[in-house]
Order: sequence, then structure tokens, then C-alpha cells
Amino acid sequence: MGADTGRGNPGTEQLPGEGPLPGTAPFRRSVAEHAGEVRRLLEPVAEAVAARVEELPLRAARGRILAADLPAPHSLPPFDNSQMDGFAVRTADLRRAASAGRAVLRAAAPIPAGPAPAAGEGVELAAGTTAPIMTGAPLPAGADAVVPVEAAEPPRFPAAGSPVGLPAEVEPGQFVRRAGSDIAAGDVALRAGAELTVRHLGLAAGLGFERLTVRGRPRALVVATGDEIVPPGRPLAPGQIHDANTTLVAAALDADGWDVAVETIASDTPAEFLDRLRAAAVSHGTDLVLTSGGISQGAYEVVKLALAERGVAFGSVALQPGGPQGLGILRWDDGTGTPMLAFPGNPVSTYVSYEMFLRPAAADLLGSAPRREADGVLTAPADSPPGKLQVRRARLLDTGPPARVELVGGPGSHLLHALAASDALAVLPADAEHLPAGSPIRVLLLEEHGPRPHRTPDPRET
Ligand SMILES: Nc1nc2c(c(=O)[nH]1)N[C@H]1C(S)=C(S)[C@@H](COP(=O)(O)OP(=O)(O)OC[C@H]3O[C@@H](n4cnc5c(N)ncnc54)[C@H](O)[C@@H]3O)O[C@H]1N2
Ligand code: MOO
Repeated sequence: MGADTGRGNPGTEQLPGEGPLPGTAPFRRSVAEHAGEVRRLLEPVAEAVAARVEELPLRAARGRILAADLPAPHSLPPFDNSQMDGFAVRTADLRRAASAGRAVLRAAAPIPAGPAPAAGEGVELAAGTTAPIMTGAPLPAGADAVVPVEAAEPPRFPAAGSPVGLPAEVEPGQFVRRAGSDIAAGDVALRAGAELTVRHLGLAAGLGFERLTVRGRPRALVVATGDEIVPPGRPLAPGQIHDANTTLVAAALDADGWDVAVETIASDTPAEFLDRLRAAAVSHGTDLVLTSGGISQGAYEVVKLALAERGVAFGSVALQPGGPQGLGILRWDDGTGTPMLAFPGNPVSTYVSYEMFLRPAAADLLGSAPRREADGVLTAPADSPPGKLQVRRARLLDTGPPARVELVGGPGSHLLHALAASDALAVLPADAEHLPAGSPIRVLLLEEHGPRPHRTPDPRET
């Protein structure tokens, strides 16, 4: 199974793992039962996050969730204006002056786009005249249509007072963009709960908003444990390995919209581990602590030793990889608590734990992207441990349905290279031991997490 047997010996005489651990009794659970516990653990996190909002400049708000309905402070367009470079006309004047389908009006002073005359000095189109008008310029009072310059005779802008030939039959409203025809002042421009897209930000800018109030993000503290763990970028001494787990979990959390802090606590001493964990949790103001490693049956399982008396339960779930798990509200000395999940240390076990437990609960309660699933069929036989749901790394050879599924690498939970080559997780049911080629299975798709599909309310629907 590729499972490791716990931590190295830090050189003490007394094995700290000896004897029963005080505190919460160990559990044995099915995957569904543990998923339910993780969901319950996340409920107060979702409540805490829902109570937080922050104001962000528009571009910083992309991808965030709008906290409250956003009413339009003014209409769009704010005033009637021309859709074309052309001539503002009174269509009734054209009809009155009609001769053989054309009409001749006198050119008034041109109206550029830009600052409008002060209130009370509004431009009015005198009867029998037509005003050269530029795209976006305010329509003069009395005008009810625009004729594009190409349709005039001559097809260019003349000096004021010159005759302009125009079509006699023009529909009222032609090439006029009416005030409020996009959105009227006071109407809801964006609804609370919208995941802000580039297009939403454009609308907010067009309505004059410089900043938007968005929901706070859930905060997670991701902790690597173990004195053999070295952050990437540093050389390895004999017996050491690079920390892959915090990157796996933190990058997945990033993609799901969490505000993530990462800490490596390379101490196998419970008291020191707890002190450093507390300091990191306080400085990040975290909603959830996520650890990896230090929870199975070894003599120096620091996470278990430090936290089992503090409200965190440890036990096993009928899952491979990801069997050892810990979960609870971590009670600090001052009586406050922080929800925490302890994932097993093997990298694939940590990643599978995230995908099986935290991601679905977060999608449900915090609104992050739900993972897609599909029906698949095995292209080769596979064995699975009795009584455990086995999650194998896999590639989809086509989209099916059912998709043809090729398992990648063995079941070992240390196989990072095979994990990197996979784009799906194949779920081999707990009651299956030998699955022949062609067996139907469920697959969990591991595409990069994207925006929540079709979860943004349409503000135009009330
Ligand atoms: N006697 C038993 N031994 C083990 C059992 C068991 O039931 N009985 N379960 C095995 C299983 S399954 C797993 S999974 C592991 C889980 O152990 P821990 O959570 O205590 O993890 P560690 O012992 O700390 O580490 C396991 C393995 O993973 C490597 N590791 C740890 N952290 C990282 C990291 N941040 N990046 C990369 N790799 C990491 C560590 O070096 C070990 O190789 O226990 C089995 N043993
Ligand atoms: O390697 Mo262990 O298989 O559960 O998570």
C-alpha cells in the first residue's frame, strides 16, 4: 500500500506514544460518515466567513463574492445620446420637408461628445434644422433620431447654416441610445452572491463604483509536520525529504478561494509543536487548521500527541489512501477553539483527503467550485483492499460516457510522480476486491478548479 510506519526516532528514552492517549476515543468510520463529520466541522467556519466583508478596488475583487445587492446609482446610459456620427433630426421635420424621398434641412451648430452645457442651457434643436452630432454626444432636446453621416448629402459635416440632404422617412428612435435603456437608476445591477467576473467589474466601473464590498474569504493555516521535512528550495540532508504536502493542499485551497498561510513545524516535541501552531494560528487569524502527518501508529506522532487531549479525535476511515484521519475543534488554553483537520502524512493520502473530505464540504458550505464526477469503465483489471474504498490515480482516455479509465501507478500513497500524471481519481468501491477490465466505476475529475458554474445569479431576473 505504500504506507509508511510513522516518524523517525528523535532519540528520547521514553516512547511518548506508549500507553493509551488521553482525550477523545479513537474512531473507525466509513468514508460517508467521516465526510459528514467534516461537513459539520465546517459549519461554524462558514458562519464566521459569512459574517465578514471587505471593500476591495475593482480589479482586486475579481473572483470574489459580492456581499450585498448593488443598485445602480445612475442610469446607463445616463442621458439620451447618439449611436452614430451623423445628424440629429426631428423626424416630423423630415416628413414635412419631403420631396422625392429626400428632405433638405439647415445645419445647426455641431454637438461633440463631452461636457454638456450647464443645466438650463440645454441644447435644443430648432425646427427645420439638423445638428451634426458625434457618437455618444447628448441628443439635443426636440430631436428624436439620428441619420448617419454616410446617408447625408453631401456625406460629410457642413458649416453651420449649410443645406443638408437627408432621407425623408426616418423611424423615430433610430440610432438613439435612450437614458436607462441598459439599466435604470435604482435597479439592481449585480445581486448579492455574484462571483465577480471581468464583465461584472466593467459594469460596476461604468456605474461609477471604485470599490466593491465582497464577502470575506475563509482562512486556512496549512501545516507540515515532521523533523524530516524540508521546504522546497533547500538542500536535503540524509534522511530528509522535501515538503510536498503543504504545496498540494495550499495550491488546491488557493484555487478554491481560500486565504492560505503555510507553516512548517519541524518539531516532534508536542509542547513546542503546540506553541508554534498557536502562534501561527493567531498571526493568520485562521478559521481552519490543516495539518499533514504525525497521526498514525508511530511512537512520535506529534500531531496526535499534542492535540488528542485538546478536543481533536483521531482514528481511521475505511479509505485507502487517506485511512488515518483526525478532526475536531482544537481547544486552546484560553478556552477558544479552532476547527482543525489532521490529514495523514503521505502526499497522496493528504491530497486524496482534501479531495474526498474538505473540498466537497467547502463547495457545499462556502460556495467554492464543486468537483465534477463521471461514469467510467476500467481498461485493465484492478485489485482493491477488502472493506476499504480505494481511490486510485487515473487518466481518462476519452470522455465516454462511460469514460475509459486507465489507472496510473500503483496504490502506494507516496507516488507523487503518478499523481502528477493523473487527471482523475478512480473510486474502487469498498465491497469490491477484484475488478475485471470493463468494470464500471465512478471517477472524480481533477481539472483545475474554475469559477463556480452557473452559480452567479442573473441580476436581470427578479
Ligand atoms: N503501524 C502502522 N503504521 C502506519 C499505519 C498504520 O495503520 N499502522 N498507517 C499508515 C498510513 S496508511 C499512513 S497514510 C501513514 C500516515 O502517517 P502519518 O500521518 O503519521 O504521517 P507521517 O508518519 O508523518 O508521514 C508519513 C509519510 O509521509 C511523509 N510525509 C510527511 N509529511 C510530508 C510532507 N509534508 N511532504 C512530503 N511527505 C511527507 C513522511 O516522510 C512519511 O514517509 O502512516 C502509515 N503507517
Ligand atoms: O497511505 Mo495511507 O494509505 O492511508 O493514507
